[in-house]
Amino acid sequence: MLLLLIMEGEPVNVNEFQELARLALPKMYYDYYDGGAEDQYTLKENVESFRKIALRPRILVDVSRIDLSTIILGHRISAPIMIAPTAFHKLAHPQGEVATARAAAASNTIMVLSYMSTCTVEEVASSCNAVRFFQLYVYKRRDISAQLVHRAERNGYKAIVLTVDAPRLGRREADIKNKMIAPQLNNFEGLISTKVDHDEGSNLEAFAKGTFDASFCWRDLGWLRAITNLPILIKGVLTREDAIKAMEVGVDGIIVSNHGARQLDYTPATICVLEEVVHAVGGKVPVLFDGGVRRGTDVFKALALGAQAVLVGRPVVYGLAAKGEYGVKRVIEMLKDELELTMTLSGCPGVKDISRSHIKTEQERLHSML
Ligand SMILES: Cc1cc2nc3c(=O)[nH]c(=O)nc-3n(C[C@H](O)[C@H](O)[C@H](O)COP(=O)(O)O)c2cc1C
Ligand SMILES: CCCCCCC(=O)C(=O)O
Repeated sequence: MLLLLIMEGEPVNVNEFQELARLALPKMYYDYYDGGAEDQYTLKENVESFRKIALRPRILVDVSRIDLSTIILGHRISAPIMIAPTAFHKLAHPQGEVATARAAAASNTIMVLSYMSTCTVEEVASSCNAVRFFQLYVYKRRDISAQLVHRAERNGYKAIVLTVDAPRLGRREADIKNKMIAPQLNNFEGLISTKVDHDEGSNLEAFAKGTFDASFCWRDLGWLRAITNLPILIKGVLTREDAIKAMEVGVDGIIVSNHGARQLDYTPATICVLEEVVHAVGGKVPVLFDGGVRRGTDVFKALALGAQAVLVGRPVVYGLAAKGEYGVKRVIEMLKDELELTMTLSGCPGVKDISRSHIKTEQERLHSML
């Protein structure tokens, strides 16, 4: 297979980075990045559901200039494609999140740094001038989470992304078989250790069970609001009911996400619930989206369904594992190039021109056959 890839040259789409990453990484780490929860039904659906949405291109529009740029929470970025928070980048590449952040800066996009990063908040901040958001898990030790929020704010992170779909870690069976262990998380040095007293199954799951605050609920958003002046986005919304609640507690943005299908299996593909959430939010705050984005056409479809931007998880990690900073840059570039072509061929010179009428969902296709 390696020979085949060398003969075939550089990857031509982001999916091809996955095989390169598989070859580059120890099995335990590749499985951790790749895996979803339980039967991995939702993992497949996240990707497959995009394929069932058809494009409805418009013709004879002046597409001699295409502008991919957009503004997210006041920050202009080169395209509506951001980097999702993913843990443990040093397991993929020795430079870890610093390499990813530099690629984000070079691509002029936003990186969301995971709470579970292997480089510190400060290292990432000082390595480049990318616009950075900070993703937060709330620990039972609230003081530790508060410290991290303060460090992010002091170091120029522009928003807090509160992940709300992980009161416990999902059941990832490859990690259980591999007895996956968390690396040292330098952000928590002297505060908490990732070593857990547990020699069965996934140590990640045991660590999260002992550390994450499963009691955190809507009323606790007030705690977060009280300790930071940064905008707060909530990541992990899948229903209109929760979108409405999020509006009520006054979040500044919503990320439609099922955590890359790593938490609760048999949740719907995120692209299938995006529009429900967008309608509930009614334009009051930005709605971002992640899950299964592998093509520029996927970005286009998510935008047509009302997302302001998408975030990309696994392809970024695969790019990092395969080729470091350059690999991450290529992943973002490839998606941007494909989006530009999709917009050109669909008659959309700017992201604001992408509308609901540029796509047809499977449901609409079936309905029109009746
Ligand atoms: C290896 C890996 C680690 C992740 N770590 C985090 C994390 O630390 N915090 C978080 O909020 N989401 C995390 N996620 C979820 C991503 O932010 C994102 O929701 C998901 O990857 C999007 O799906 P995609 O991988 O199909 O693009 C992780 C996902 C993966 C694949
Ligand atoms: C060490 C505790 C769990 C890390 C969780 C990272 C994550 O969100 C993931 O999906 O994996």
